Amino acid sequence: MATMIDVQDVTKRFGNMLAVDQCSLQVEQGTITGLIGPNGAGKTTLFNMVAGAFAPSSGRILLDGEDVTGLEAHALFSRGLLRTFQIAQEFSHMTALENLMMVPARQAGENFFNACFRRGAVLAEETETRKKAEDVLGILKLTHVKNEKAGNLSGGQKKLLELGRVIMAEPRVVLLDEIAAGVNRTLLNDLAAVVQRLNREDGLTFFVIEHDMDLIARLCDPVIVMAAGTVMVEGPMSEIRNNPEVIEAYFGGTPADGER
Ligand SMILES: Nc1ncnc2c1ncn2[C@@H]1O[C@H](COP(=O)(O)OP(=O)(O)OP(=O)(O)O)[C@@H](O)[C@H]1O
Repeated sequence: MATMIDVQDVTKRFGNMLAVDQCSLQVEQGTITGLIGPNGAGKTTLFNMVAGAFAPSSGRILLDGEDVTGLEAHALFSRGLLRTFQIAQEFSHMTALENLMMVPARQAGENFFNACFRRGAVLAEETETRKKAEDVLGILKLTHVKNEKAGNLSGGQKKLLELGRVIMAEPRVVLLDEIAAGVNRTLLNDLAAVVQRLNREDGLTFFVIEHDMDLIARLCDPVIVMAAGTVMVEGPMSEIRNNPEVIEAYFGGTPADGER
C-alpha cells in the first residue's frame, strides 16, 4: 500500500509554544485514518500544515511521495488534496445546487476563449456539471433542498453540502475536520455512509480529526493518537480504547469508555 501523506519529523512553534513536536505519521492510500487526542495535543496545527494553511517550522511533508512542505492550499488542491471547507459567507445566498455546480476548478465557462468561441462546448459542460451536481445531491439525500439557499440549510445539511463540494472537486485525499460537530444522528449516519462509499467505491483516502469517538470507531482504521505535539500510539480503535497510555492522556488515569 502506497503512502498518501507522509509527515516526517515535523515541528511547529508559535513563539515559545511548541504546538507540534517532531511528529512523524503516515496516512496510507485507501484508508480512512483517524487523528484523535486530548485538547491541545496539536491535531489542528498538524492538519493546518498538511492542508497548506501554514508551513512547518521544521520537518517535511510528502504527498504521494512528492515533497509538498510549505505549499499553499491551492497548490495542494491541484495535486488532489482537499480539506472540507465551511460554506463561505458569499456562497450562502446561492442554492445548494449552485454551490455544487460552481466547484470544478476549471469549468469551461470560466475560460474566456471557450466562452467566446466554443459556446456549444461550454453549454455541454454546464449540462454535464448540472447532472453531476444533481447526482451528488441524490447521494447526499439533499435533492429536496436543491433550490434552497445554502444559508437556510440546517447545520447538518450544510456539512453534507460541504462534503458534496468535496465530491464535485474529485480529490484523491480529503482532510475532514470535525464533521460530526453540531450534526444530528440521522444526518451523521448519512455523512458516514457517504464517506465510506467514497472510500470503498472511488478509492478516496481520508484523514479525519474527530472528537466523536463513535464515529471514529465506525469509520477509521487505523487511528493515530496525538498527545503533547507528537504521536503517542497508532492502531485499530478496538486497541486504542483500552490502551492505558491513551486513557491516562485523556482522563488522567480514570478508566472511561473512550468518550471525551
Ligand atoms: N496560532 C497559535 N498561536 C499560539 N499557540 C497556538 C496557536 N495555535 C495553536 N496553539 C497552541 O498549540 C497547542 C496545540 O493546539 P491545537 O489546536 O493544534 O490542538 P488540538 O489537538 O487541535 O486541540 P483541540 O482538540 O482542543 O482542538 C495548544 O497549546 C494551542 O494553544
